[in-house]
Amino acid sequence: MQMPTPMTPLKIGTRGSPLALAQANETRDRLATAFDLPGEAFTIVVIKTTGDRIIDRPLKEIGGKGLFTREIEEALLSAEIDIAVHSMKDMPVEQPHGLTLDTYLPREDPRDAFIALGGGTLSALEEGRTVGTSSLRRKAQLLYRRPDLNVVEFRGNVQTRLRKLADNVAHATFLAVAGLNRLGDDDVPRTPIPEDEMLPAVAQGAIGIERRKDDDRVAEMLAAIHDRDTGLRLAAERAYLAALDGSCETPIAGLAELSGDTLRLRGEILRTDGSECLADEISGLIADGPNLGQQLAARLLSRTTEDFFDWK
Ligand SMILES: NCc1[nH]cc(CCC(=O)O)c1CC(=O)O
Repeated sequence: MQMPTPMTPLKIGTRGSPLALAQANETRDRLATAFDLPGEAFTIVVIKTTGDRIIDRPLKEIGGKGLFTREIEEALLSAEIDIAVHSMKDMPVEQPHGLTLDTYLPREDPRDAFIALGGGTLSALEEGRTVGTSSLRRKAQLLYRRPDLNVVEFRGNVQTRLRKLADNVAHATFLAVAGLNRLGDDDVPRTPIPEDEMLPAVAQGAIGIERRKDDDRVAEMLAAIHDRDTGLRLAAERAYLAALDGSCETPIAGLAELSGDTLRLRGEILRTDGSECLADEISGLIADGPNLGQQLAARLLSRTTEDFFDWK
């Protein structure tokens, strides 16, 4: 295998947000350790995506799949970069022709966290409070369980959100525990929410690495840092998502867990306004993960009425 050297560094593409950079650095460090390479054997290339450029409008208005990935995938295809590091939660289930996404780093805590300046928990949140989120899934889950809450649109990074809380725009907000952990934001007051109270997004907490399909050198390198368990869990979760034809911005939740040789997959689909939630789970052999994902999706879909996915 031909190793990257300080003369021909491996180019790692990423978005420029603090979380994206932390994920790219983790990938570089794992590769450097696996192959005993110096830091100079890698270059981190920051790429601005449409989603980064448009910051003043709700995500659902801009719409479209690949909002945070298109420009990065173009850079991969044109060989400006050699690998791209992504939050798997934001990745469409299919990749453009010529690219493949089958390397995963060990998954972080997949749960959502309740964030309020004074601490506290979601279940103890007083009636009628205002909470901020830009995620359709979290909004639907909140309104389903707590119709008394007032949900307002909340975008931006961790610091922006904390400032909004300080300015009393909302009493609480929600962020993935994984992101906070990876950022090392230990002083952000957060309480993890149990999965049965708020089931996470498919692939939440997992980092995936995309590459050109025909790049054998990179394929071999990535194989050394792939986490098998994360791959097996995501295979089930993403098959479930694919069968539901969803993306990050639809009210779909799903989480696979492994125990012995068994995989347990929980799933939930909701009406956008939180008026209905269909939930189910399935267990089976780990190797049948993708099949279990399809079965769970089919079961949930069979319970929907025609207007279930309509916007309200
Ligand atoms: N959609 C934005 C996004 N994509 C990945 C993460 C967090 C980390 C992860 O799930 O890996 C976040 C922010 C959040 O939901 O708090």
